[in-house]
Amino acid sequence: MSAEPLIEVDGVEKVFDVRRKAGFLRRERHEVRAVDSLTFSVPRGEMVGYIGPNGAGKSTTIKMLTGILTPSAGRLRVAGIDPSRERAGLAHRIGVVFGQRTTLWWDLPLIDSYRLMRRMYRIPDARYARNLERCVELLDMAPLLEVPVRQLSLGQRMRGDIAAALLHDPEVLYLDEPTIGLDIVSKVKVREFLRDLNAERGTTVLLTTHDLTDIEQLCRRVMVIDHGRLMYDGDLDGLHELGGGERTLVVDLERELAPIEVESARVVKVEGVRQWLTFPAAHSAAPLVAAIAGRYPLADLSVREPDIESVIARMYAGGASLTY
Ligand SMILES: Nc1ncnc2c1ncn2[C@@H]1O[C@H](COP(=O)(O)OP(=O)(O)OP(=O)(O)O)[C@@H](O)[C@H]1O
Repeated sequence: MSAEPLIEVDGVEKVFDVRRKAGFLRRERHEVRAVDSLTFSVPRGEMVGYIGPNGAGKSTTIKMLTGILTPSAGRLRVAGIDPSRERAGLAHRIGVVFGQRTTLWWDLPLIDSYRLMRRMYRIPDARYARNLERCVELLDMAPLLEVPVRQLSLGQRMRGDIAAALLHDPEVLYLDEPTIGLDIVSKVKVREFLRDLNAERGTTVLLTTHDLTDIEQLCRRVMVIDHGRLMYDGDLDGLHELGGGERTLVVDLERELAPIEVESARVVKVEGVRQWLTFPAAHSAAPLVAAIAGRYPLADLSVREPDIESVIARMYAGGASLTY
């Protein structure tokens, strides 16, 4: 993977001027700092998760990266292009999927939307045919092409939207909640497709989602934004540590015994021969297991990771600091 940054965000801010009712006739102006001192870069070929609570600034960031919004301050580049200055030029290099909205023509059969896009983006015939064939095959869309978009299920429509975003071979794909509302089978299909797209074609992906399984299954790197500021940029393991999570060691003893007493872990539950001990997520389980095995009749054990949802919830609540 090359280290060339495809997305560069340097000290970017977005301030909205909002007027609020402050009396019978009076309106008060105030500023909403939706994005604040945001700095990150994404190398070509990376698939990065971009997460944060509601109103954190995720959509505002994506809108600046597509050129829909102009930053109030700072510098943005996508494939070397300043998005708000060369929005039309950039459109040929990026693909965007908004899970909550469709870019497809509601009353037309799916294939007609694709034909219109081929014209809009001036996609050469061979490239269009190749990309369409690939999406139709990998996303199981053959039976859907003649169906009007309004008759498609949410999962079918989402697959249709993903294909639409890829017909012109974009270098970067922004995905905003691509699995929202989908059943588990559709989610698995969409995730598999995105993983292959990234691995085989090297498409750079910025993924915004509230479904943390998307992140766990697709992204090695995750960025967390809150109140417009980057709170974390790193791998998932680091996020677990930052969240101050605990792991759980589940121990089966050969017979029922009093709660195990061992340093650096504490028993939180006992059920028959089974005992649950929690210990800091950042610590290795090996010395703990050795200490228990040396003093107790151990029959079996397993280690459970904290689920990422609780890690993130703890992080949001604690206002963790920025790390790189
Ligand atoms: N056009 C606008 N005018 C005024 N305020 C806005 C505008 N767009 C966004 N905001 C405000 O900026 C902040 C960030 O919003 P944004 O939509 O980027 O958050 P988000 O992380 O995408 O949230 P969600 O997960 O709910 O979609 C919020 O306080 C929002 O109310």
